[in-house]
Amino acid sequence: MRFSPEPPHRHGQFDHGASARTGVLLVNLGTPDAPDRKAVRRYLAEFLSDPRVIEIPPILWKMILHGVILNVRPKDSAKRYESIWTPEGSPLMVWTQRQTARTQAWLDEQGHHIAVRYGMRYGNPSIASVMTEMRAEGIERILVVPLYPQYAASSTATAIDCVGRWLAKARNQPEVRYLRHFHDDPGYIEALAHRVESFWAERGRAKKLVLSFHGVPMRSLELGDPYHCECHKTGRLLAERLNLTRDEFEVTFQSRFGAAEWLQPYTEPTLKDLASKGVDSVDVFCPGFVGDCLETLEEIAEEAREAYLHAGGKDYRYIPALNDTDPWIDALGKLILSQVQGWPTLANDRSEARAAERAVQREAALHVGAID
Ligand SMILES: C=CC1=C(C)c2cc3[nH]c(cc4nc(cc5[nH]c(cc1n2)c(C)c5CCC(=O)O)C(CCC(=O)O)=C4C)c(C)c3C=C
Ligand SMILES: [Fe+2]
Ligand SMILES: [Fe+2]
Repeated sequence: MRFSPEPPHRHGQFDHGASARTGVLLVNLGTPDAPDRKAVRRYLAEFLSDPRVIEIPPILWKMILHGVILNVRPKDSAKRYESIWTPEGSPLMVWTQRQTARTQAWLDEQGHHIAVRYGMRYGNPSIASVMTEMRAEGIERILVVPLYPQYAASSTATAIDCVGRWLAKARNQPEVRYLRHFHDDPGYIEALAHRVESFWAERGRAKKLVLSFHGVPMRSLELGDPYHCECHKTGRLLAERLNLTRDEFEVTFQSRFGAAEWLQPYTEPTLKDLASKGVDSVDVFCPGFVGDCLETLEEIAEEAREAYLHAGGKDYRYIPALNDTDPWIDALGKLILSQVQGWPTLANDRSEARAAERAVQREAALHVGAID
């Protein structure tokens, strides 16, 4: 069938009027189902087959991916995942689930009827499966929130593409909005500052604050991806909020993949350089990751620490990501409310909605047999 089957028709449930429900779909990258070679291979095969992530001629890349990378990388990556896996699962999954539950509770407390769900771009639960479930629950207005503060084609755009592909198959499309980025949102910057300040209040301050963002290929900047500028803007706003002078912080880029040049300066060489110049204590924070994951817990909190200490540094402190801290949940809740404006979500909107629903049902009773 060309279009996906629709949920069973009920008069009034899908009238796109005031009775339709509103939902938020938080989207994250996704993570393997288990920290083993097989699951990591399956995850990497999906991730690295995405043309938004690897922009080289597809036939050439398919040969490299299936001939080399998927034979070598899954084993190494599985070891790295194993070192950060928790009894509840992959940290990226655990934090996304907690953020979803806490955002739901925050919106409920404010009296808004908004269903909060999460989906993953790669792996499970897929964006498509969650969109289908949301429709089946009668959710007809969906705000999509990629959990990436800074817009990048390889993270944000690919998530939106995926929503678009689901929509292209739907007969009765829900109303969809999406949040493009929130790199300079005051609530997000405040949540970051709060995280750094509470760490400093407990542990004191190092000589330098290194703000490490996930990298992307340099070519994407040259081709017009705004990611680089958005990372720098986040860094500047956070530093201003913390009253730091220009020499008290650095913005760096981590997680380089492949041989091409990525955004510079790279995190690990910068840390080694700082150590060799006598900057013997550093605080390292990753503002671009709203939840801790492989790239923060293993690459930054472990690997980069070793490199820094090996190069002569003395005190290396990793500041955890926003995770489910109160100021971040507050910021996320407010971002959601600002984006759903005009959609009925309050209790009195709902009673109006219920009245509208009853009217539709009365109307439906008049033409029973015409549709059902
Ligand atoms: C901040 C958002 C991210 C951007 C932009 C991004 C670009 C990007 N990533 C790769 C390759 C890999 N990234 C991997 C892990 C990973 N990446 C992000 C976020 C962004 N990536 C996160 C949150 C994670 C962690 C996932 C987890 O399970 O915890 C990996 C997988 C691990 C590994 O084998 O190293 C790869 C590969 C590219 C090529 C790219 C831009 C072109
Ligand atoms: Fe990545
Ligand atoms: Fe820039």
